[in-house]
Amino acid sequence: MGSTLTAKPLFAHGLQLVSSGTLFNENSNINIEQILTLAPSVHEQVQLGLFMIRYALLWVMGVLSMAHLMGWFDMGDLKVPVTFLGSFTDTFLSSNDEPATLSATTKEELKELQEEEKAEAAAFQGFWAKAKLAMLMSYPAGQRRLQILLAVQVFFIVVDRYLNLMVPLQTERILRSLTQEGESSKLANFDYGTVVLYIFFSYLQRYSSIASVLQRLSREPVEEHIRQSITLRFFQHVHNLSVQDHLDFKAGEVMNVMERGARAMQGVSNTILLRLVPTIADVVIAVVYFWGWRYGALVSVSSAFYLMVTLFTGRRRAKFYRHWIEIDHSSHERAVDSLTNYETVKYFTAETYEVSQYRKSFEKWHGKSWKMSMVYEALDMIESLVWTANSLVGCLLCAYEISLGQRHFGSFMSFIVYIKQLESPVDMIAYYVNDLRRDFVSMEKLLKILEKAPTVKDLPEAETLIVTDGEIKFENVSFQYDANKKGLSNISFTARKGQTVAFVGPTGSGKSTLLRLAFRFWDPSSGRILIDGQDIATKTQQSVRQKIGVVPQDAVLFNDTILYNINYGRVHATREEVEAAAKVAQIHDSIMKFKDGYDTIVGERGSKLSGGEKQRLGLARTLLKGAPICLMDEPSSALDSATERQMQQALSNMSQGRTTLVVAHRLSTIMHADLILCIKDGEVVERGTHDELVQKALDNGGQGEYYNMWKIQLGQGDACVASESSSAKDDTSDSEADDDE
Ligand SMILES: Nc1ncnc2c1ncn2[C@@H]1O[C@H](COP(=O)(O)OP(=O)(O)OP(=O)(O)O)[C@@H](O)[C@H]1O
Repeated sequence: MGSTLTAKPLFAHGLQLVSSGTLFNENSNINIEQILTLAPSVHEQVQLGLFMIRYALLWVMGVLSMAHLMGWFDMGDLKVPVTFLGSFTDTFLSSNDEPATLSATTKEELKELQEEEKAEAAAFQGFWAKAKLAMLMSYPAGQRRLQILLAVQVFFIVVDRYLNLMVPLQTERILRSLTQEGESSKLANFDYGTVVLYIFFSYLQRYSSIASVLQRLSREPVEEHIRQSITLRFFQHVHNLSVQDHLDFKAGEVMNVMERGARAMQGVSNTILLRLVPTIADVVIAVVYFWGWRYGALVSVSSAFYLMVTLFTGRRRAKFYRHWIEIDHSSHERAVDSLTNYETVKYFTAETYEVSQYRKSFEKWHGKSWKMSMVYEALDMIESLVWTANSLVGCLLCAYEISLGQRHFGSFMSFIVYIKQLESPVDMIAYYVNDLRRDFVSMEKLLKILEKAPTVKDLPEAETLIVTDGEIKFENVSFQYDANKKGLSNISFTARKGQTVAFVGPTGSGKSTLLRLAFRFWDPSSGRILIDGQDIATKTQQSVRQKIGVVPQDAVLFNDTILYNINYGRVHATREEVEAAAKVAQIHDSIMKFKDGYDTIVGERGSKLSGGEKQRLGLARTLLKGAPICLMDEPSSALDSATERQMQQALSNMSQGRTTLVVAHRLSTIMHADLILCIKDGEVVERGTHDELVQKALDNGGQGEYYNMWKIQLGQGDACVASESSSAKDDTSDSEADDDE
């Protein structure tokens, strides 16, 4: 039958159908007999001419776009303007030549961008190791149900390959059946089963077929598991890192790495298992089973070429996209910055200015966005051009072989159906390989943090700290945050059971650092910190921290209810215990005045509460913890005298029966401490009780660090607070200070 064919009509119709897109439409009604008998009409010849012109023009445009994107038109300083891509690519692609006027932030962003690009370029290094790791981390070990679902997915992947093979073959079978020898207007034995099977297979291939739905349903829990298990592992790891590690992170970085990393890990295993492997299998099937070496080679070579082109354009696309996102972000940040600084805006009545600035950033964004669409369109055009050329060559080859009588014409249909089927996965592979590159970069960032060991580590043989009396002893403790900065040197003191030791001194002298060392946020570079005779560096961090309550300078609260925030001190505490702690912290009455009482939401970091309320809430939280040792970094913010008195009462309630180390900003609050250490430049310059230090200075002609601070604070009006609290306990010290004035 094939020997009766002539190449010419089929060739013309093939081109026509290719050009109109009908050829690639599975459901189109192509009348093969008609194709075989008709000679090309004038109309068809005109169409063919138009088709040739259209594709010739497309090629020229494609080559021009490609040339521009690759920078072939760059001739030193002379840039040949290329119509629609001109200013956009000039702005972005020459971003390496940093103009001197770039701001520090922009330079930093550019540096980050370059580093990111380098990381992306190296993303495929160690491909197998990374892929294996992603697979291993994604495997639902020990979870039978998920393992079964994974097996179901593999089964569906095999079924998909079978369907991809059967649909084109079935098309060919129908054609063979339709064109069998028989009466001219009737077919002797037409096999209707072939049509039913074709429709059935086609149905199974559909997105909403039962097979596809089952496949997706089985995939969902596995994907969820991958994301959740990786996120949880990362979350736990980050919480186990030390304070220094947290300080080293940039704001928002951890969340970003966690979210993207978990998605990337899932993406890698999905891409490899569900996309890459199946599509390669499809190509291999085409080579081995379908048409022999000539078509196999054609499919392989054209797929590989197409892949290369889309990978190249994909990289460019990603680069443009990143730049565009940056502009988008800066516009977004501008808006957020403006809205969150609403108070400052109002102070300077700058509402109109803010709107105009935002409008400008918007206009910039719109301009870039449009140019970006142009670049995307150009890249899409290049891709579709390459694929169309591939299909054209394939169709011509197939038609030629049919014309020579080497093939049944039905194979023309099976060829185009298979090519059509392959187009989408091969197209997607290019995207997925690009995604894979990005995913590997995100995955690496996640792994880098996961590999990070905490700065402060527990010794392998570390034991639990057992507190009996709560005595704290610093023995020649020295510490530096970094080599270039003077830190603490040779600090020694003892806070016996129930005593209060206070640290005073100029800002930045290292007072808070002492508390951080006692809490094991850092370990001393030399010397020891002992609690009840046990070196805390040899005990587990958790056990040390469980025995110590901390009242920080600025109590940071969760954006939840007051109840939740106090309860955080001991999550299993009862409501009565929470209220009791609030009473001791002198905050209960204030809470009861709120409309929602304990159920009042405190806002972001406690923004809906006043400074004094926040501090006392933080105190209540620590009181509830009930630790035998207390570290207080006393609030430095100015409070009115009533709140100040409440706060002092709360603090003294807090230290009752507890060994307390307190950093004092107001000397009036620590006048009755058992020991006061005056710290200057990381060293203890004076020590003693308030009376001893004042007396020593008076004996010394009024010279003394503590005495000087005391005098200054009295002059600033703390005298009232000081004398009030002092007179309650010690008339002598009060009169001394007064005398001095
Ligand atoms: N994480 C850190 N990394 C590096 N240096 C730090 C770090 N934390 C604090 N420092 C530095 O250590 C020094 C002592 O800080 P510290 O907070 O102990 O001072 P302070 O006496 O409590 O000050 P203030 O009274 O203002 O709270 C300061 O110079 C500070 O800049």
